[in-house]
Order: sequence, then structure tokens, then C-alpha cells
Amino acid sequence: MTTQTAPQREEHPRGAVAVEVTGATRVFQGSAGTVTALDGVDLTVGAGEFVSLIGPSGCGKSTLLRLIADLDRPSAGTIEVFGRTAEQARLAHDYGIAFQQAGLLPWRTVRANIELPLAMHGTGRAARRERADYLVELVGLAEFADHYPDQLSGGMQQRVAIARAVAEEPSLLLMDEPFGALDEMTRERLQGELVRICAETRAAVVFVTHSIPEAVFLSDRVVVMSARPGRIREVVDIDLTRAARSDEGLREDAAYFAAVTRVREALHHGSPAPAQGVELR
Ligand SMILES: Nc1ncnc2c1ncn2[C@@H]1O[C@H](COP(=O)(O)OP(=O)(O)OP(=O)(O)O)[C@@H](O)[C@H]1O
Repeated sequence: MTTQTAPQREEHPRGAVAVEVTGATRVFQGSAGTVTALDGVDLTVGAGEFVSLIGPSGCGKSTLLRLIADLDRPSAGTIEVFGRTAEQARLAHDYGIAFQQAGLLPWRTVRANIELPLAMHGTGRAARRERADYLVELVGLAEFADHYPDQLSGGMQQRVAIARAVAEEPSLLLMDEPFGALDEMTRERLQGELVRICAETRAAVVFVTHSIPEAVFLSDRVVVMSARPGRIREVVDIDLTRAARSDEGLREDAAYFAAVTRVREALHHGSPAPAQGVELR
């Protein structure tokens, strides 16, 4: 009998494009009228690159992420993920997803939740087990592998969700405020863990957040959006190395504060008032 393994992941060459959004527009027709959530958005995310989307509430961050994930379709424009359509990429399991709610199945243990995507896509029991053991270790939950989600804190549940999102070694991670509901200390710890996991898996990440410091700490580039209609206002390059990010001392560093200030200025666009729905902490 042959042991089934996870579907073979294609190696994406360095410099390859993970996500290519071209002229993406999304118009919603609601009872209150027409809402242009996104208007002509162009965005390129390189393989292995970490890009955050930040902007005032309702500027279309989640809409853009949902288009990339093929959970929604653009009214105009195109989305490509590693050179395929968003639908082909979804069917090929090119990406993992983690949202603000951990979304774990309460009747499955931590290990069984992490194994779920592997089980759904035909990975054999032994290979699943091996991968889940590695991942619970990676997110620091080895002792809790046989616990159920309701026996875990919110931060621990979120770590399980991240382990599940990376279980199939996706080349791309799509994350919508995955740490939004957590206390500050847990949030900072998980940000550090995410940096480490991304360095190990070399996944590209598109990350929606309301927090400027979080965006700066995690990202190679921060995409600042403006509301109604949702457009990209500015893209801020963050010149901090991955090595610097794995050092908690970075948060005290002058280069980090300078980057926070640049993103804040891009958001306020000359206005001293904080943009609605953006956290300055
Ligand atoms: N399914 C939908 N039907 C109608 N309007 C929608 C739908 N989804 C989003 N919208 C509208 O599109 C706009 C952008 O929403 P979206 O959730 O993408 O914003 P966001 O930047 O993620 O907001 P927040 O930061 O508050 O989460 C909003 O005005 C929202 O009301």
C-alpha cells in the first residue's frame, strides 16, 4: 500500500509574483444604494513578501482580500495568484486563510483541527500526524494537541488557526485581522511567531489590520488605502530586515518609530485627526 502525501507544492522562483491585482473594482448594490467598495486597485505582491493593508473603516480592505481569496468576484479588473486566476489558485490550494475569528471546529481536538485541510485533500494519516506534530510544536502548543478549542484561550485558538492555515505549506497566506480580538501582549507574541513562521515557510502574506505598529512590525510594504471609493493612497516601504523583526527590541528602535510615523502621515494625508477605525497603538 502506498502512503498518500500532501499534494506536491510548486516551487515559486524568487522574484515570482504571488498576487497581481489589476484595475480591481467592486461595486455592491444594496438596499441603501450603490457602494463602490474598491475602485481601480492595482497591487503586486512578490513571492515571500509580507504586505499589509491598512486604512479607515469601510475602505475595502476585507473586500480586496476576499477577491484575492476568490470568496468574491470583482465587478471589473483581474486577480492573479501565482499566474493563475483566483479561482484556479483556490482550487489548487495555493493559499491558507486566517480570519479574526479562529473558526475552529469545536468537536475536533487541536491536532484534528490542524489536520483538517490535509485530510480534506487526501494526505494519508501518518503524514498528517507528522505534519500536525511539527505544527503544534511550531506554535508552542505541543502540550495541548489533544485539547478541544473551548479549553484554550483566545490567543491559543488563534495560534491553532495559524497552524491550520500553514498546514499545507501554502505559498500565500491571506489574513484578515487575525490578532484583532487579542490583548496587546498576546498580540505582540503572535506577531513575533508569525514572523518566524513566515521565515520558515517563505510564504507571501496579505494581512489586513487596523494597527499601524502591527503593520510596520510585520510588513515589507504597507498599503495605505482611502475610503469611498476604496483606493490605494500610498504604498510605504518598510526597510526593516526579517532578522531585525525577529528581535523584540525592534519595537524600541528609531527605524521602527520612523516607519510608524511615515505610515501615520500617509494615512492622515496631512490631516492631524486620526483616520476613523485605525489604531495608533
Ligand atoms: N456584501 C456586501 N454588500 C454590500 N456592501 C458591502 C458588502 N461587503 C462590503 N460592503 C461595503 O463595502 C465597503 C468596504 O467594506 P470592507 O468590509 O471591505 O471594508 P474594510 O476596510 O474591511 O472595513 P473594516 O476596517 O471596518 O473591517 C463598505 O462600505 C461596506 O459596507
